[in-house]
Amino acid sequence: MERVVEIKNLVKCYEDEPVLKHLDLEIPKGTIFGLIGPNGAGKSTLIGVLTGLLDFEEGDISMHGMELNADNELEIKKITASVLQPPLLFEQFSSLEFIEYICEIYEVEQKGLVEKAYSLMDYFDIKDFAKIKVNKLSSGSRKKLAFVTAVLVEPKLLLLDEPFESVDVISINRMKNIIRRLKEKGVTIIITSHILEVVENLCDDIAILHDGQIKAYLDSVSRKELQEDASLHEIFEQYVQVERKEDQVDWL
Ligand SMILES: Nc1ncnc2c1ncn2[C@@H]1O[C@H](COP(=O)(O)OP(=O)(O)OP(=O)(O)O)[C@@H](O)[C@H]1O
Repeated sequence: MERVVEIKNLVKCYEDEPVLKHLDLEIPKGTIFGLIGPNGAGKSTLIGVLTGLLDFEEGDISMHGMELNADNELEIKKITASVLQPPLLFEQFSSLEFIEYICEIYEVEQKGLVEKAYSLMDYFDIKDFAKIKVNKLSSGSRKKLAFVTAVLVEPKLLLLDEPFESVDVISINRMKNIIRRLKEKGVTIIITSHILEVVENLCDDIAILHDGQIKAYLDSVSRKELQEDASLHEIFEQYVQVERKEDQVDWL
């Protein structure tokens, strides 16, 4: 199967402290891939490295068949979109100006763009904020604006770091709907989330990141086998070796 992302031996440090520790990961093209792990595992760091916003110390990363390096970075960025946590927005722009600006950078076809933008903003109930400055938006609306923009640039790879955080249940369902439609069009989507029910029901393959390494890779076959006996919650707890700490709060 064709891989859209191939990571070998990735080491990423903050101030000499390794956060991603010789991480290996391959993500198949055209799938919805879920990256889960406890707080501080390194999920956002990995997404940051794949966006090209964070550098790394060691390892090889190939995206869309190109090595992620200074020569290919621009070409890779042109076909990769992201929603970061927190979303990266331009605060002084209105929502529509932000969309138009990002689409211009990605060289999106101008014809029909505003109509598409309004239709997606309407779908996510943020149309009324089209002319409102980004810095006035609630955290859920900011997330939805970032998502709408990422969809409009028509990427081949969509990186979504906690896309559902702060978003209401109606819009989460609509985001899931759009993500499934993008997959049908051949887009690969990488999602980090702490909402295991959503990951379980939306993603094809799931990887568990803990302590800077991929502890488990669950593809459709292994998921079927493992999940006959255990829920994703139980599998997660097993791989991240959750300590029982209930005794500590017995005083309460
Ligand atoms: N800019 C930074 N400087 C120093 N350390 C950082 C920086 N960003 C993240 N870290 C540390 O790197 C580790 C991984 O953080 P990261 O945000 O990637 O984890 P995460 O899995 O996304 O966590 P969460 O689920 O809480 O969002 C944490 O220990 C964090 O404190």
